[in-house]
Amino acid sequence: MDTSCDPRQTAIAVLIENSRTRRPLDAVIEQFSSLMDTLSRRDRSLANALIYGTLRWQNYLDWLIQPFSDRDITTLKPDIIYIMRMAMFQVVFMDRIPVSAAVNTAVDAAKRQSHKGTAGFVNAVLRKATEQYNTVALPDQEKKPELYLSISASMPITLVRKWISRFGFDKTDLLCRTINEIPPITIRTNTLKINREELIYNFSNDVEHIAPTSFSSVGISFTRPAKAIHETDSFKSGFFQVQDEAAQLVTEILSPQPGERILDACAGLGGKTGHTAQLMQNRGTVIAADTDAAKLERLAQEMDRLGITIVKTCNIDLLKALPADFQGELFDRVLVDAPCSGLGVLRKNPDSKWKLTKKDMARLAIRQQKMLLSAANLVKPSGLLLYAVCSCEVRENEDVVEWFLDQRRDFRVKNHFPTLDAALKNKSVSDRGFFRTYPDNLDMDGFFAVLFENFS
Ligand SMILES: C[S@@+](CC[C@H](N)C(=O)[O-])C[C@H]1O[C@@H](n2cnc3c(N)ncnc32)[C@H](O)[C@@H]1O
Repeated sequence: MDTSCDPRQTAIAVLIENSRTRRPLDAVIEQFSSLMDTLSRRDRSLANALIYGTLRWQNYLDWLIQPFSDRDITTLKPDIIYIMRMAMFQVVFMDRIPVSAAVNTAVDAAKRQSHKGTAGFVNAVLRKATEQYNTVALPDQEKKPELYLSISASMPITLVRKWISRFGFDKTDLLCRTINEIPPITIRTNTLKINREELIYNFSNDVEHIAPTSFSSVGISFTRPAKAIHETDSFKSGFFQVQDEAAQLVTEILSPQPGERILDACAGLGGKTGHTAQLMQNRGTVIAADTDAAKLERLAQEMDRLGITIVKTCNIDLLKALPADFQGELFDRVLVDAPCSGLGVLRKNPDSKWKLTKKDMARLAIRQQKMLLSAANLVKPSGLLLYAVCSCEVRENEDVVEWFLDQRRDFRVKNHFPTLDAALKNKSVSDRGFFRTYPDNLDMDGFFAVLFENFS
């Protein structure tokens, strides 16, 4: 598809590719980064708004389109259904876009993707749907509360069902609606180079709604940056990393100390690695490990940008025999920021809710248990092990913890959070010492973390 310099065509191309792959949305957008970079700032933000909005509101959009189609629209080819959803999203949610522009772009895209007949079908359905969608009633909230929320808040019904039985209708309603809001951008000040006040001052003319985060002492949030943040001087100078407040709090709970030997066992691109080294004042050793060698290469460049010198990368698979240098000295603290469903970060990755299957959840939970067990072997006597996931699902939280405690009787939960603000502790730490955040009550990502102590 020729998408050159057209934000709508670019958005459609991303949505179509996203529907074909199980990779997360941010990876798909990165695949299209050279195309995105050809767009003006305004067009790039339009393309992003279309991609994220269409994926956030997918169920609701389908509900509005379906009455005007004689075919079950979910059986259409993914490229056609995404073309239609995106047109509908523009009409329902973006008042600056004329209906004719939204429909014409969709029909043109359908012509390019498919044959003439399909474009005719898209044209006929969208013309009626965009004119009459206001007449489509939502499911009855009293009689069918699960279906009502699944449509009105655009969530898979299986998730809504699970959350209503766990939290009740009102919290589920609020949670779903918060998840559909566009989150602010949150960054973490690199205190090795600058303090938070100075960094806020650096940004203040180029962003909107800038404020220090409520609970992390080094976080800053803002909206609508004047340019892509990786193009700012502050970014190039290594003054911050982009990181949600909840993720910042996880490293604060680990509380790494200067001079220690720390393992970040699932380091990824190094969000928590950078924070760990920062809290250690760049003194001691951090081993940043991951199965993905390409991520570790980027992590090493990221540490250079931040001026961090104590991080060594190591390409390992926690589920296999570890290399010889892991057999020697054990670690003071080990962080397992395990791969998970990502259901706590749906504000940023709305596609995950549509991609995740029951089988995935079961597979992930087993992997999390095994990774935690393997990491426990690397913790010194009296050392600490932190398990974290960006998901608040019991299957990936309590169930993993209970299983682990049963396997390793020499570990116990350390229910002690000296680094956390008292008000936050009240809202986020359970009696058993489980830390959990939700977007609806704290305006941050959903995260779960437990600190274990090796008392052997
Ligand atoms: C949630 S992400 C980590 C995010 C990172 N800690 C951060 O703060 O930016 C989980 C990471 O675990 C890695 N991973 C998956 N399976 C692994 C395994 N068996 N051993 C080590 N790392 C693994 C993935 O490549 C991924 O980068």
